[in-house]
Amino acid sequence: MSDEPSEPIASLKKVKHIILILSGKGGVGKSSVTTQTALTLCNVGYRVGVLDIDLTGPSLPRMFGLEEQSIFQSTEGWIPVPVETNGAGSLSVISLGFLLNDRSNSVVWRGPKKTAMIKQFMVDVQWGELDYLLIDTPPGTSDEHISIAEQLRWSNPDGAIIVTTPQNVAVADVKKEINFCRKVNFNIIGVVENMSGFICPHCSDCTNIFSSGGGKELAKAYEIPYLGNIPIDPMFVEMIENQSSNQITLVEAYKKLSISSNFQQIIQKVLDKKLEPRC
Ligand SMILES: Nc1ncnc2c1ncn2[C@@H]1O[C@H](COP(=O)(O)OP(=O)(O)OP(=O)(O)O)[C@@H](O)[C@H]1O
Ligand code: SF4
Repeated sequence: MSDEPSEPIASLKKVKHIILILSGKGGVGKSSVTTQTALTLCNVGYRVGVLDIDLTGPSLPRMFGLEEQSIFQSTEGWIPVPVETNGAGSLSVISLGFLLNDRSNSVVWRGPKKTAMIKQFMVDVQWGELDYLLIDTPPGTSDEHISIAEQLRWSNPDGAIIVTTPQNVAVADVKKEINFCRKVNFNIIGVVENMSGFICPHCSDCTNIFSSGGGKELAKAYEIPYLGNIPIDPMFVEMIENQSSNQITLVEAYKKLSISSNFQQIIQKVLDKKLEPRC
């Protein structure tokens, strides 16, 4: 029997928007962009779910300070792990990282096992009512991408945000990602250029340490929207690493960072598109 659904996925029927986060290359900050998208949407009051399908390198439990948490199994299915938001929207996360006994070990799975895991995430997770479901994917176009495209075929996702860095090599890889989206009929919501300059932790000045503008050029060449750029902010890394000692929630801590204003502008461009709700 085929693993592909032949109708919209039932567990997603109360999810208004589904956005995938893609990148052609590893380490360009896809999980950071997913995390910041979630925190920004949450800050505006939206109900956000985050699904991590980066099965060989699940980093979202660490990003959201949930490393010690596990998924709760109810009679209806898996309940996503909640993030404390202190009333600003809501946020919950599903990742293979929550299911591994030895969390420091990465999984080495063949395609069929990855496909089965992604299908289980699609069918078994009880997201409830969400405004946005963000799906963080592995770099490149791998088994996970093909599986999620098959699973979502009848579920009408809004599309993909593509993350790149200013360097040419990352830009070249992103072209493959754009071609993938076109092949599987994912709408491209836009490109985000991450690591675009460096914010000095002393004076908050932004210096261009690599050439910048690659993301914008790429967007122009491929006639896709450019959503904006995010500099490297060492305070972001510090916020992620020290969240257990923070007295405030991650949503509140993020709002204080200077890159959060870059991100608000990016999200505003996504919201301005007025993507048709799925339900
Ligand atoms: N704008 C930024 N400012 C500061 N640090 C950043 C920024 N973007 C990413 N980072 C840091 O760079 C590292 C890699 O980022 P991240 O894990 O998000 O990349 P990725 O593309 O998801 O990686 P992978 O290919 O492993 O999935 C992380 O330590 C993250 O905290
Ligand atoms: S950006 Fe400003 S504070 Fe930072 S290292 Fe340069 S001169 Fe010093």
